[in-house]
Amino acid sequence: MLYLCLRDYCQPIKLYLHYRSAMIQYKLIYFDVRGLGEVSRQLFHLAGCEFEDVKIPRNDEQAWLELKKSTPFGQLPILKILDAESQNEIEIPQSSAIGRYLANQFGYAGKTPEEKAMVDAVIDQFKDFLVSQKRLTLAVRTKKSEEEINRVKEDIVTPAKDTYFKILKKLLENNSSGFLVGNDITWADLQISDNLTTLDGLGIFVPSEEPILAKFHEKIMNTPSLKTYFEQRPASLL
Ligand SMILES: N[C@@H](CCC(=O)N[C@@H](CS)C(=O)NCC(=O)O)C(=O)O
Repeated sequence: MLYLCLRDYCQPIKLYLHYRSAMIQYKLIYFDVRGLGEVSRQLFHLAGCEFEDVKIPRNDEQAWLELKKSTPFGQLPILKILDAESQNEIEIPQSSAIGRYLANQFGYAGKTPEEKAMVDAVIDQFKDFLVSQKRLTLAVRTKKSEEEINRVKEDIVTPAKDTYFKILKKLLENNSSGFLVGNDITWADLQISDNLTTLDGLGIFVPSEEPILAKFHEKIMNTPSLKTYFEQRPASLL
């Protein structure tokens, strides 16, 4: 009886949800690099949700300065969410707020409050590491001498990396699923895997020296709903 009732209600609910999701239009605006916009792009692909992927050319300073004036916090990424029915539009700034919002919408934020807290903790750990990584990417981007780049690596990035990698390896060793938190992929896996791609390019993550992290990275890069996206996206060091 209960089944019959649920069955009668499920179809209209499904149709309504489908109709509502078609009414919601997403636009992600970031620069033409992976950087702080990439996890959100991956979340859309993982969920199979359409979105407009607006990429501002990094070298078009004029275009950016023009846009900057109208952004909520003066930086990118931002996510615009338009309800086509009511014409109501909201804008979310800050990469982690966007990632967390999309992960919650699509079911990749962790299954329980405790998992969600651990997923957030991994994201915070990544953000802590990013402070030191930024000094290296700045040195690379501003074409500092090889000597200067190596000094930044040795003095700042390597000690931070040692702590960060130790934490990640411990999480992976204690979780038989192969993911960082829980039994399924979360946006923390996407964020860390993407960061490993960057660190590989910068010579900080050497897969042959870090088998646990290399296996994890490989697993995420082979996620069926993301594989084609990874193969087709433009190459970008950062
Ligand atoms: N905490 C912010 C940082 C955003 C940020 O640093 N954005 C940079 C690009 S990665 C930016 O907009 N730079 C241009 C500017 O500041 O004018 C976030 O996570 O979204």
